[in-house]
Amino acid sequence: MTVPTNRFPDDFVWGCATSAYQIEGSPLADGAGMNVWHRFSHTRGRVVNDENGDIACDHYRRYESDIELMKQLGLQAYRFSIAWSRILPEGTGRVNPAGLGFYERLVDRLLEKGIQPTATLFHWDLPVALDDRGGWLNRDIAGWFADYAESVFRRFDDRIKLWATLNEPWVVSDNGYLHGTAAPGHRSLFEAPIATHNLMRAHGAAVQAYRATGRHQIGLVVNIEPKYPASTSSEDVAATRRAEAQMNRQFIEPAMLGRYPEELRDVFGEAWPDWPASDVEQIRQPIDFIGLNYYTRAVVRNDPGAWPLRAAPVRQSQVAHTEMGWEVFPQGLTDTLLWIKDRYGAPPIYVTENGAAFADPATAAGDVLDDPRRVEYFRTHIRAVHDAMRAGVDVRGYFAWSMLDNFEWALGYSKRFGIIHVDYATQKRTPKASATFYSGVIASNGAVL
Ligand SMILES: N#[N+]C[C@@H]1[C@@H](O)[C@H](O)[C@@H](O)[C@@H]2O[C@H]12
Repeated sequence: MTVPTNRFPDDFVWGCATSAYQIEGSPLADGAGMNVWHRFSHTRGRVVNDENGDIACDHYRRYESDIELMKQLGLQAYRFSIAWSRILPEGTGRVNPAGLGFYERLVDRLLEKGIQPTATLFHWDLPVALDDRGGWLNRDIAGWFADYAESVFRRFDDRIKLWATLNEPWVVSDNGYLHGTAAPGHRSLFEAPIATHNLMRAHGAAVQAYRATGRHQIGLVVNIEPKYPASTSSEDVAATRRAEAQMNRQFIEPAMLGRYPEELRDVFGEAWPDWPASDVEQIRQPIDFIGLNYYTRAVVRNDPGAWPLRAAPVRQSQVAHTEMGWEVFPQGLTDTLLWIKDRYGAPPIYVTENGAAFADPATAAGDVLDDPRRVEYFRTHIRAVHDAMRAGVDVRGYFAWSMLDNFEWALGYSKRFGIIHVDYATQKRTPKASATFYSGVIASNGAVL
């Protein structure tokens, strides 16, 4: 009997992912400007238990020991984000040397330990100074973002070889401007499309800036949640297309094809402008890869009362779900990787985030009971990546979300995604069983699956 080999290509990259505001702490240290998530989380009622990122995982001060843990895990790469307001406290203009200095120390330490640094320029933590000037609603932000990008490209492109402009712009537009559940906390049908468009214009401007000075690779990280109709009824199928366009194609489509999905006018109505063709052409800058963040799928039904999509998820009973209430559905990762390949011209893809939240209580003895479902989540989803690769998808790497338990945005510290447990009272790190499992996957290049 031939054992199906799960081995990945020799140059396949295994890593973990985090983001600045979720793990660093010290958000205002050493001259950093305030970011919108600091202001949002310090606004009562916005975050579970009114928690915030003032300390988080204290990574700003503990990065050296955290990198030691990465080394012990055998990580080959580490995906982090750069906090815009550490580099440019006012968002534009004056550069903060101490902010650059922190990332310099982080990058150099990673390289010393043989771990590839891969950086995301924007992971939701917009400088407040720019939010106060309109933020993603101000067309000037494309230039502001390009200037910020240039300042870090110049400093780090000799050591960082994989860049991403934006992380999950859908979350910023949908949660931050449409529904108000994320910073900056707006709830407007008219603002969300403007934020979408300026996010993508900023992406295009940063890619153009990179092409002028950069020597390596730059891409866009999108969250894609494949949508499956709850029935074959025309209403459910139409609702599924609306939901799929609004989450899964609103950002990748202009970036890769130079057009917005036509369903967005059906979703936003008169709130969806006729964007100038020149804008969309500027957004469509050739990129070197797509970063895919995958967690789950959605089964969708028509729901006329669900604003503004007129679509609602249908919970799949009798199957496993994570602490987020997300169905465990590894087939959706294979389907999504094949969908990107077939629809967008087979671009190189990195799975830039994949992981699961489970409770993982610490015992009185100080052990951590890693829910065995997290190991199974990683096992089945990494196999799903391999299935897609066997079907011809050009996947270059996989980054587990997340290296550490961390600040889960509006859910505060109530959800644990880490393969390393963090005791927030003591900042003690404890590798979970899933860390041991993932370390074995890396060491065997997937053969242990
Ligand atoms: N929720 N959830 C977990 C995870 C979030 O913590 C990341 O910051 C996002 O990039 C993406 O939403 C995924």
